[in-house]
Amino acid sequence: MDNKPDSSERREFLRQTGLGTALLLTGISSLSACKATRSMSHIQGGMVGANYQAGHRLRSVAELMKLPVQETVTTDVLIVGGGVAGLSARRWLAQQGVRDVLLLEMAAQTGGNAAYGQNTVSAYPFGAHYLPIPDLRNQELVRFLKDINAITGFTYDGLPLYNDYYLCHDPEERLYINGFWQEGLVPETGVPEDDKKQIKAFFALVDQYKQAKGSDGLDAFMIPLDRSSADSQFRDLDKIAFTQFLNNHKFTSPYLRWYLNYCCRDDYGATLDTTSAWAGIHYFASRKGRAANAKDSDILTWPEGNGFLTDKLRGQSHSPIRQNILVYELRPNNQGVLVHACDVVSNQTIVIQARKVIVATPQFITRHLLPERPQGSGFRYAPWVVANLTISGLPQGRGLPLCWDNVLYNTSSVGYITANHQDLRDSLTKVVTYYKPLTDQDPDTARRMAYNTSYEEWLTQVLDELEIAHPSLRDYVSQADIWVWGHGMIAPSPGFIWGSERQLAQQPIDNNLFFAHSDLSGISIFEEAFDQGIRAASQVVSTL
Ligand SMILES: Cc1cc2nc3c(=O)[nH]c(=O)nc-3n(C[C@H](O)[C@H](O)[C@H](O)COP(=O)(O)OP(=O)(O)OC[C@H]3O[C@@H](n4cnc5c(N)ncnc54)[C@H](O)[C@@H]3O)c2cc1C
Repeated sequence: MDNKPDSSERREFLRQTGLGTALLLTGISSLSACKATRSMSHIQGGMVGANYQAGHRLRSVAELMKLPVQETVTTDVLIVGGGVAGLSARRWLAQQGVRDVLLLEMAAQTGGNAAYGQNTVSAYPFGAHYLPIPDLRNQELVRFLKDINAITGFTYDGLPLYNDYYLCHDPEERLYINGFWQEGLVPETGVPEDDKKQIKAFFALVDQYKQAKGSDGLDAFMIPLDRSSADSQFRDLDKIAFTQFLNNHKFTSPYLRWYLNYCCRDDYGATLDTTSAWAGIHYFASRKGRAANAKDSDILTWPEGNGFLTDKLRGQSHSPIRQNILVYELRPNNQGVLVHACDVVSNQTIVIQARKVIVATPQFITRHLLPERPQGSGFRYAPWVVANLTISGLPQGRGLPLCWDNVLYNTSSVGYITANHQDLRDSLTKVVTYYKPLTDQDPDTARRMAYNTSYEEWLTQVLDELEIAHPSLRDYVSQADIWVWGHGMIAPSPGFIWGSERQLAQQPIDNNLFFAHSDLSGISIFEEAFDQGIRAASQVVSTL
C-alpha cells in the first residue's frame, strides 16, 4: 500500500468503470433494506491460516524421527519451501536446463506469504497484494513480467507497456482523517501549514536520496537491496532508528510522523522506533520503475494479490512439487544431503537423498532443520492479522468514494484494500481485505496474544475499528475469514540490513546446501524473495 501522487489520465476506461461501481456501492448501502442488528451471528467464517501446527512439530524432531518410512527418493536438486524464493529458484533451474528438481512444501498450497482465498464474489489475498513496477535494471524481474504478460510489449525506446488490467485502477488511495475521506495517504485535510511544510521538506529530502549515488558509482538505494551502494554515508543510516533520523532532521510534525510510522508498519510490520533509518528511507528512495504507461510509483495488483504471481511462477517449470510435506532434518553426507520429511496427511516419513538442497524457508524454521548451524539473533519477525470481509454495502461519510487502498488515520491497522477493485464487472458485493501489523507489543508477546485471541474477539476488533469510518458495517458483512501470521515478515531493525548476520545466513554449506528466502534480504517484498531464489539457484548451477 504505497503512496501515490494524483491520479493520471491513463486507464480512463478502467477508472470510469471502477469509480462508477464505487459510487453505486456507497449509494446502495445507505438505501439497503438490510436488517440493522448489532449481532454478528449472521457472519459466516472463522480462523483460517498457515499450517502453523505442522511447523510447530519441528519443535520435537525426535518424535518425527519415530514415524514409519513411507518411501525413499533421490533427486539432483531439492528445494525446501514453495514461497516466492523457492518457486523463483525452481523457475531459474528450469531455465538453466536443470531437470531433476523436486520442491517440497509444508502447506497444502504453494505461495507462502502470498496466500489467497476465493469465494463466489472474488478471490482475495491473505498476505502480499501488490508489486510496484520495477526498475528496468532489474532485468530478470522485467523478463518474468514479460513472460506472464504483465508487460505486454516495449516502446521503441525500451519502455515497458504494462497490462492495463493489472495496473492498479484509479481511484487508488484515500485516507479517512478528520471525518473526511481525502485523496492519497499523506495527511492533508485539516493539517496545519507548518506540518505541510515539513511534509514537503521530507519528500524533497527523500527525492535527493532517490537520485544519490555512492562513491562506488552505485545508487544509494536499490531493489534488490544488495545492489545498493556500499558507501558508508548511506549504509551508516542503518545503524540508527528512523525516529533518530527524523529527530536529527528536526522533522517533528505529528502528521508526518504518523504517515512515516504507517509506512514502516505497512511495509515492514515495524515502527519508527524499530525500523532502521536506511530501511525507512529505502521505502521511498528505491522505487525507480519506468514505463510508457505508468508512473514510477504505480503498482500492479490482482484480486488474489501476489498469489497471481506465485501461481505464474509455479507454471514456469514442470518439475514436480509435493505439498503437505514438512521437511524436518537436513543431514549433509558424502552424496550431498540426506533429507527427512513428514507427509503431514499420512503422517509418515519420506527420505530424500539429494545432491544439492536449496533451503527456501524462513530462518525461524531453518534453525530447526540445521540445529548445529550458528544462528543469528537479529532475525525478528512481525506478527500480522489479516481479515477478509465479504460485504453487501459500505456505508461511508464525506469525501472520496471507495478506493483500492483505504486507510484510517490514527488507528491500529494499516487499513483495507478492495480485493475486487480490478474486477470490471459492476458488482455491488465486495470483498475487502483488512491488514493489521501487531506492533504495540514486542513480537513474541504479540504472537502469543494473537494465537490466543478468539475469532469473535478478532472480528469485534476489526469491525469496531472499521465502523469509525463505516457506521453499521457489521450489518453488511456476510463472511469474515481471519488469518494470523505469527511470523509475517522479517523486520529491518537498526543494524540488521548491513550487519553481518544476514550475509552469514546466505553462505552455502559445503557447496551442497544453499539458502534462499526474503529473510536474507532483511526486508520482505516480492522482488527480494524473487532475487534470493535466483541467487541461490545460480550458486547451485555453478556447482553441478
Ligand atoms: C500480511 C502480509 C502482507 C504482505 N504484503 C506484501 C505486498 O503487498 N507486496 C510484497 O511484495 N510483499 C508483501 N509481503 C511480503 C511477501 O509476502 C514476502 O516477501 C514473500 O512472499 C516471501 O516469500 P519467501 O519465499 O521469501 O517466503 P515465504 O513466503 O515465507 O515462503 C516460505 C515457504 O516455505 C514453506 N515452508 C516452511 N517451512 C517448511 C518446511 N519445514 N518444509 C517444507 N516447506 C516449508 C512455507 O510454508 C512457505 O510456503 C507481505 C507479507 C505479509 C505477511
